[in-house]
Amino acid sequence: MFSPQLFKNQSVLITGGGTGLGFGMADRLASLGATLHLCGRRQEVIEQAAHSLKEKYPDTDIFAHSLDIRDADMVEALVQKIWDEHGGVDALINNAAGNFICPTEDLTINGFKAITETVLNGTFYVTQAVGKRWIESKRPGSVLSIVVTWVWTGSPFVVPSAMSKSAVDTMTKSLAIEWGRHGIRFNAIAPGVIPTEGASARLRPVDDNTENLVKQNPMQRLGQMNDLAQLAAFLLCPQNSWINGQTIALDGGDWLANGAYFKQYFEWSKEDWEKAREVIKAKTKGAK
Ligand SMILES: CCCCCCC/C=C/C(=O)SCCNC(=O)CCNC(=O)[C@H](O)C(C)(C)COP(=O)(O)OP(=O)(O)OC[C@H]1O[C@@H](n2cnc3c(N)ncnc32)[C@H](O)[C@@H]1OP(=O)(O)O
Ligand SMILES: NC(=O)C1=CN([C@@H]2O[C@H](COP(=O)(O)OP(=O)(O)OC[C@H]3O[C@@H](n4cnc5c(N)ncnc54)[C@H](OP(=O)(O)O)[C@@H]3O)[C@@H](O)[C@H]2O)C=CC1
Repeated sequence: MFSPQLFKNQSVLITGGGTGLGFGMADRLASLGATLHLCGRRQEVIEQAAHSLKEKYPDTDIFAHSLDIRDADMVEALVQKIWDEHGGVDALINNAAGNFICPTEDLTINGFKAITETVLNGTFYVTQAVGKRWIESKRPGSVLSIVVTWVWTGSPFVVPSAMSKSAVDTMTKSLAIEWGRHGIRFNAIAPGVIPTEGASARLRPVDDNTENLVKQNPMQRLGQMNDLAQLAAFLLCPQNSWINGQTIALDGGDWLANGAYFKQYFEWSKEDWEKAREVIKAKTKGAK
């Protein structure tokens, strides 16, 4: 579908690029010759991800950076370093996120902030830090944000994520208009379920519900890494410079057919939620 060196001389910053979907997109872009900057909070995870891609694609430059996108000063310092030491980037993928299922009435303020400060604030900090440098240097750029189909449906039990992803969707449309004149494009992909360890542990902690999800999907399957990686490469490649301000659903038509996810959790008792909370926290701790 793509020529093998499509991204040669293109450099891409991927937040949360060390795991799951971020890593899947990194792999695809590296296979097409892109230079990559991967970032995430866990130094060893991000370094291991960069190392494994470097082994697979020895001719490609891949850099790992430890970064908490919730810290605006840290974001500014890292983006400056990438500009000083590597000449900046041509594209940004806003992929990093935090999430967990929880009845909204039981969320603590810290729980709310853990999600919104990552998905909403963090995405803005990185986008602004990169975008203002593109504008200053009159360099074109492309931003791809990973949202989710609940920007259209809303979603029970993940309200801070749903609110924040809608904000990122709105940022995509707004900056597509405001920064288009600088040659900067904004698009987003809204996937449905694509199984990853990070999402499954926090959103489907006790039963992965795969059978039902497959059965209900118009295409009778779940999303796969390659579905996302291919669309990401398509939207980012400079040849598609006329696509701006779009959010594309990538779910086999699931949300059209079925609407919001997580309706099965209406059946849960207090005890079920307590158990889920324990499982999620244990899995999150195990990953740290
Ligand atoms: C089935 C269909 C799905 C399709 C759509 C899927 C869409 C996917 C969206 C996604 O975003 S998936 C990405 C999932 N990946 C991650 O979340 C990775 C990063 N996540 C984390 O690091 C943690 O999970 C975190 C909690 C988000 C942040 O970690 P941090 O170390 O900053 O926070 P903590 O100090 O551990 O906790 C902060 C605060 O949050 C409360 N909390 C944590 N877990 C729960 C829970 N399960 N239930 C209720 N509250 C929780 C925790 O108690 C803290 O609050 P306080 O106790 O201090 O008040
Ligand atoms: N999997 C799915 O079904 C779907 C996922 N999505 C979206 O896809 C994206 C990737 O999710 P997925 O791969 O499933 O899950 P992961 O948990 O694997 O990915 C989340 C990534 O974000 C990083 N991250 C989290 N918080 C921060 C932070 N404060 N600063 C920097 N990096 C951070 C994590 O690394 P670290 O912990 O080391 O910081 C991790 O690499 C998310 O935006 C998610 O909302 C959308 C729809 C469906």
